[in-house]
Amino acid sequence: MMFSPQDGWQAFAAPAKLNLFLHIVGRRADGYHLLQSVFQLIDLADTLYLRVRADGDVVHHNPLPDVPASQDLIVRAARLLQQETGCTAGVDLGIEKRIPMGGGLGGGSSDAATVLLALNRLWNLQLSREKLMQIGLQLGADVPFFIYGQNAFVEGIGEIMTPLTTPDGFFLVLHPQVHVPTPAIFKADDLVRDTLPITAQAIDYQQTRNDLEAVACRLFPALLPARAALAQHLPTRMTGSGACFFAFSASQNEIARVISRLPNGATVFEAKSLSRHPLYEYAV
Ligand SMILES: C[C@@](CO)(OP(=O)(O)O)[C@H](O)COP(=O)(O)OP(=O)(O)OC[C@H]1O[C@@H](n2ccc(N)nc2=O)[C@H](O)[C@@H]1O
Ligand SMILES: Nc1ncnc2c1ncn2[C@@H]1O[C@H](COP(=O)(O)OP(=O)(O)O)[C@@H](O)[C@H]1O
Repeated sequence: MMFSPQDGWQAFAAPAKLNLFLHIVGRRADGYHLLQSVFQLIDLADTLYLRVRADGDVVHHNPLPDVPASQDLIVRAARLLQQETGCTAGVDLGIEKRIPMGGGLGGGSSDAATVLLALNRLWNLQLSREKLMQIGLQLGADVPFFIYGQNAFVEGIGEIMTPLTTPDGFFLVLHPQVHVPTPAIFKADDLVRDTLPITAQAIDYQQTRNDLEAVACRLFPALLPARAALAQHLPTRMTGSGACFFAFSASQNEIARVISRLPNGATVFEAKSLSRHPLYEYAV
């Protein structure tokens, strides 16, 4: 093990999210889209390794192949937290990546949120959840949700939360190995931007959808066979701006059965719903 406790490393989970639905209800003056979505935490997770340094440096020990250390959200999260608090301690960082990148699963945002939550404790900053969420929003629209730490009806660009109980169960997540760039989806002329707002108290999931899905499938038709393979077995939806699709079942056996029937070579994950972020208690 590269980051062992004997060497002073501590491990922290960074869970993925699914957007059970995602409606675009408007646009801000700066062009960012206003959304309404239910964000669901799942137990598919990256592992972050942290070790406090006295010299103030932030050092990434195993940068991802396609993300330079200085751009990695975990490094940016640690540096931003130093700036915001004047903290003079530093940190060694390592990562074991399991959440597919650019999949609409919020992996990078969750990694950043876990670093903020863990350092709040390791650097003894005593920051409130609200303050950590404000800092997190500077790193990405999905970061505040992970710091909020419970399943939620999310509005604005991702900063307004209403807690929500969602059914416990199992998700099949299918990664179609197609790269879907988020900006292209939000720029598309045919994106529906005027879905009628709903309220957290009256969600009928049958009446919801992911407004980004039709655009993603039109721009990247290679998504369609993956979607169809899963939709043959269970109701299927895209998460975030793609590329992953997911299906839900209360029965783990049913998810296992569907996985066994998907075409060979498909990249699939089975995940369980989480009701709380594993680091929920780390904000004050
Ligand atoms: C749509 C969601 C739902 O979770 O997708 P995923 O990233 O998880 O797939 C997020 O809100 C994605 O937010 P975020 O992760 O910050 O998006 P980025 O990749 O930084 O955004 C790329 C570009 O998309 C556009 N964009 C993004 C978010 C938003 N609410 N409105 C936008 O118009 C902006 O032009 C932005 O410059
Ligand atoms: N720690 C990180 N993990 C994943 N992606 C990161 C990380 N830091 C920066 N990124 C960048 O953020 C992009 C989006 O990542 P990710 O959060 O995995 O997807 P999504 O926003 O679709 O849920 C990646 O393509 C990568 O360039």
